[in-house]
Amino acid sequence: MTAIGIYGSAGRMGRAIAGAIVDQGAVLAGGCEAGGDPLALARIADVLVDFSTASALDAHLVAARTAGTPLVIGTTGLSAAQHAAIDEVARDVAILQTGNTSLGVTLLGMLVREAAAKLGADWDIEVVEMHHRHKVDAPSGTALLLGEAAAAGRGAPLSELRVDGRGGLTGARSDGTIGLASLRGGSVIGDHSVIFAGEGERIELNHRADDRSIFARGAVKAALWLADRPAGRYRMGDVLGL
Ligand SMILES: NC(=O)C1=CN([C@@H]2O[C@H](COP(=O)(O)OP(=O)(O)OC[C@H]3O[C@@H](n4cnc5c(N)ncnc54)[C@H](OP(=O)(O)O)[C@@H]3O)[C@@H](O)[C@H]2O)C=CC1
Ligand SMILES: O=C(O)C1=N[C@H](C(=O)O)C[C@H](O)C1
Repeated sequence: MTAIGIYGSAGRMGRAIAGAIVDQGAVLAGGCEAGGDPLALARIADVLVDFSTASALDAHLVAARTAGTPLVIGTTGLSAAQHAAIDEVARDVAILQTGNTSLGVTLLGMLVREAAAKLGADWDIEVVEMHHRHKVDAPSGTALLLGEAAAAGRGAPLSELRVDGRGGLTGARSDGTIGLASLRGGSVIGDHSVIFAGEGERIELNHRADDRSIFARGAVKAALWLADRPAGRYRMGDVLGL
């Protein structure tokens, strides 16, 4: 049986993943929190999942590479430098990084890409997300994933098109941009909408998470899939065959 190690094991997602590991016929190799030994966990696990915090990721990448243990990264709020570090470590070990491990969001990303490509640049695109009051990063990893999908449909990187959280005298909307807006409150697990606004009509593609189990199941599925893959950087679409 595959032994899965969890970075961030005592958190909301860490606890949900521990339950999903048992449900999906794997075993828990162990967990690691702040102050723990990431390398010791990496050495005893067949595969690792990271749902901790962005500032912890660098040490987890080093541990995964040193031990040669594949790593699923679900933690969000990553910097450009951290994405570059993931590319670098993925030369030596299998890594899957995604802002959302659910089947629904993985499929939604594909639909958004196709809609953005088909509708053309005269349709304005806005991504809106809402999460619980404890979330520490914005926009959410999922909003970025969906924004990247929309940008890819338009044949450009998101970094060239994104406009974050408008305020004040913004002037009129610039053609071809992709807006990102974040709301925080209460216990919302994760709501995402991608709005395509044209002249006289509007399309909205939505995803609502009712329960963290959708992320936990996806994370374990990704871990089991990744455990014996060769080095490289993978996506949820690879796992789900989408
Ligand atoms: N990709 C996906 O599908 C999903 C991604 N996420 C992302 O997962 C991450 C965790 O979310 P959530 O579980 O809600 O957050 P929590 O704050 O509940 O859990 C994070 C856990 O990581 C711990 N932690 C902090 N520093 C370290 C460290 N150096 N090493 C190991 N563990 C550490 C925290 O401990 P302490 O509390 O003591 O700081 C906490 O127990 C977030 O980035 C979130 O956006 C969430 C849901 C789905
Ligand atoms: O922090 C969360 O809770 C979530 N984070 C992920 C994100 O940033 O998109 C995924 C999910 O929406 C829940």
